[in-house]
Amino acid sequence: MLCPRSLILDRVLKSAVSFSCRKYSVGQISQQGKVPDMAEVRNRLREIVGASTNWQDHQQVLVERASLSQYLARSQDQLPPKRMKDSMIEAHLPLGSQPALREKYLNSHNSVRFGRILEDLDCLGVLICYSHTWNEELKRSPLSIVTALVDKIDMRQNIIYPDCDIKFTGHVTWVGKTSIEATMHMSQYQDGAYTDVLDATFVMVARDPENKRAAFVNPLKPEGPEEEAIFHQGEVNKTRRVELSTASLLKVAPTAEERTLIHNLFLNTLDTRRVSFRGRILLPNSVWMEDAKLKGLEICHPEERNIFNRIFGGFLMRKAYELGRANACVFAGCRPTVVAVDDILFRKPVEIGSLLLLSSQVCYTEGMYVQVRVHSEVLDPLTRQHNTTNVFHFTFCLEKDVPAVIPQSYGESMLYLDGKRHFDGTMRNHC
Ligand SMILES: CCCCCC(=O)SCCNC(=O)CCNC(=O)[C@H](O)C(C)(C)COP(=O)(O)OP(=O)(O)OC[C@H]1O[C@@H](n2cnc3c(N)ncnc32)[C@H](O)[C@@H]1OP(=O)(O)O
Repeated sequence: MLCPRSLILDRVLKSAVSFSCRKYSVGQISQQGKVPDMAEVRNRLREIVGASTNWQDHQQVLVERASLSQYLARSQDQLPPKRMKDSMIEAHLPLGSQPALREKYLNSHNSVRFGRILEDLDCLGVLICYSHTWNEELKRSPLSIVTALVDKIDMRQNIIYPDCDIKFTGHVTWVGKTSIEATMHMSQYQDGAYTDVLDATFVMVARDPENKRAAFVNPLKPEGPEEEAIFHQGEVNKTRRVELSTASLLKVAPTAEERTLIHNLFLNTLDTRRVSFRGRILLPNSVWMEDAKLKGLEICHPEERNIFNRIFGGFLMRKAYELGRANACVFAGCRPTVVAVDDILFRKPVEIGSLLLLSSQVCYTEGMYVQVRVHSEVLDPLTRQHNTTNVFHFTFCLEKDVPAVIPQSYGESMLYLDGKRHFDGTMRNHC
């Protein structure tokens, strides 16, 4: 069932589609009269920033881009306000009409690799932000727009067919001083009509051409009550994100109710034959959190670079998703389907050549659902220093009830509670 915001968004996006068909030129982002496919979206992004097509040239391109700093606005007031329509985009992934594309998107269950969809959403989200900030007088954008956060992705349909065309639509829904919220919608052509598949909300941040400091973006001017409501929801999202971050278990103690829950889990697993706080036994149909982990290593080759010569955020999401899904599958012994993705935070860019350590943990389960957290960090092989770059949260639904996952240490208990908070938030959204 669509939530009220999705309904409003759906209506605006539908009007966006008719807008894009009527006059398909979004700030010269797309060719007149033609709906781009995902390959064209990527090419257009490269053109907008003048990205190198050859890794050997990337230093030269960096120097060229640095000279664009002169075109940055000194304040947001210098930039003309833009309408939601200015960033509205429709793009196609023609899996049905171009069979050659399917191989890249296919998984072994004859469904679509969701990690590939995450990559496409990331590219489209960035293109939407470039459409919003487009200055017709410049050949290249002086802004480096990076993904800061995936606020949420809600699945409306669990199966994505590998042989039916996919349509993405989206536009800017909220703007701060240097950050932009882009909301996207994906649907798939089945039985003569497009059916909703997912809604996604990303937050992008504009940086200077060298990606060193924040840069101002055009204000957004909502038109009419529907757009006002969408913009207001963007404000609400921002406030919620700040509140969530303030209440993070890394900063403050759990609530009284959460403490009771953890203590009950502890009491339930105490070995009553021993008068000891250390004697723990596992209840039937339960797994220690320690045994619900799966890890991986990625070597970050230039092939995975983005238009700013750092590792592409979509690639990081795909790798984290695939590891998290594999972990849910091993844990439950059956096939998981993704229900929601939320609160993916891109804390630091990942440099080309990095050793990226990915660590996934089943941190909470309920009925047929599994909540997985994937933590990624860069390891400097020379200093052996670890730096967290991302944290990902995925909710999966399994084909049967799954075992309970039980924390032993205090740190694991906090992971458990954090997982429960994410799971509860996801379920609230789906009701
Ligand atoms: C192919 C094309 C795709 C390319 C896309 C990519 O691959 S990008 C690659 C993946 N992503 C990355 O590598 C990004 C890694 N992360 C970073 O570099 C940094 O964390 C960051 C630039 C996002 C944010 O850095 P800082 O926190 O220092 O930024 P700063 O404090 O100046 O804030 C800048 C703006 O970002 C907002 N901001 C910062 N963190 C935020 C968060 N978690 N959620 C929401 N908004 C956030 C602030 O409110 C502010 O907006 P206001 O000014 O409006 O209040």
